[in-house]
Amino acid sequence: MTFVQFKGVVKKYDTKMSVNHLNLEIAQGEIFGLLGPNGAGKSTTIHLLAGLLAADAGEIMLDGYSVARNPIETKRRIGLVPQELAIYDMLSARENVTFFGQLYGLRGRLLKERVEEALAFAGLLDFGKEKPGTFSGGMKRRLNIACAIMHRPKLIIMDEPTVGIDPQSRNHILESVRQLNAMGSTVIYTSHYMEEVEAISTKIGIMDQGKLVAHGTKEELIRQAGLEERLMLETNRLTDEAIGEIRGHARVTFFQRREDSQLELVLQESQAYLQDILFVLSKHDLKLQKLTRVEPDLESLFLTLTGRSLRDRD
Ligand SMILES: Nc1ncnc2c1ncn2[C@@H]1O[C@H](COP(=O)(O)OP(=O)(O)OP(=O)(O)O)[C@@H](O)[C@H]1O
Repeated sequence: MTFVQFKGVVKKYDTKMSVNHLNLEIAQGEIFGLLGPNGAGKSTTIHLLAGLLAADAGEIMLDGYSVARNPIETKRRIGLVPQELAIYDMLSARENVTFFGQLYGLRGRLLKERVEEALAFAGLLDFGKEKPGTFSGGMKRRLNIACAIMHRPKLIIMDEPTVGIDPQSRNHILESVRQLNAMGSTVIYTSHYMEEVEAISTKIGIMDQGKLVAHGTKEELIRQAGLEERLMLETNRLTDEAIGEIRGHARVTFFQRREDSQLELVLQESQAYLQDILFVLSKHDLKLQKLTRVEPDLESLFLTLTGRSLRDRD
């Protein structure tokens, strides 16, 4: 079932299109990773969905409601974990979560239960009385998450939740995303870290310059782009004759000399034809020192789709 739908959505700042006729569908129950370099339009997209910005054109639907026409219904369904921390330093961790619960209309015993549940979920139960000013960056972010999820929203949106935090908190946050999803929430997660998106997403959307340039599971995306496994061969040395023979092999569709004694190849049906390459090496008295298979990843996909690296501006 389609849970989130963007139909021809446009958002401009002056003349610049931050979101450029975006069409996107997300099914209920997904962990949807929205991946793209800095400035691709990810934050603008999720701010539009959360109703924090108004679109210049197009329509956004959430759970059958229009974000523009039914803002109360749509906002109730969303827990937004923004990129900038939205917590109050003068309140304790517990008071912060309570405050957000009150904003969502929770009262009395239910409010108390949900506050404790959210603190426990964020691994902050022992720090409930403390003010976030003393917290590490990772703890502050976990508190931010506790505040956003305490009303058990159907849709949780996290904007770059792991930027600049320690590995332990990072793992905690990634594990929280999985748990929240297992408990029934659909999750939209923006990041420019492809490893993270690969690791936790059930579906991935790749954004560039305000547009969705690809959409699917990791495997679908890699297949669509026609990306293939590469072989890295490291030898003790190389000769021009050997290079000529390898490059000229009928099944070698990509060839690059990496360093003096390193070759990168795409070899079709490599199981059957690798022996030909090894034979060329031994014929020229060259020794193979290392052979690595490199699986295609989202980084190579992004490069293929846009001609640029995801990490250009990291
Ligand atoms: N308030 C604003 N005023 C003017 N331009 C803006 C504003 N907010 C965003 N933009 C521009 O819109 C484009 C998309 O920005 P956005 O923040 O959505 O990208 P992003 O993919 O989330 O990147 P980041 O990870 O850096 O936040 C960028 O070129 C940005 O400079």
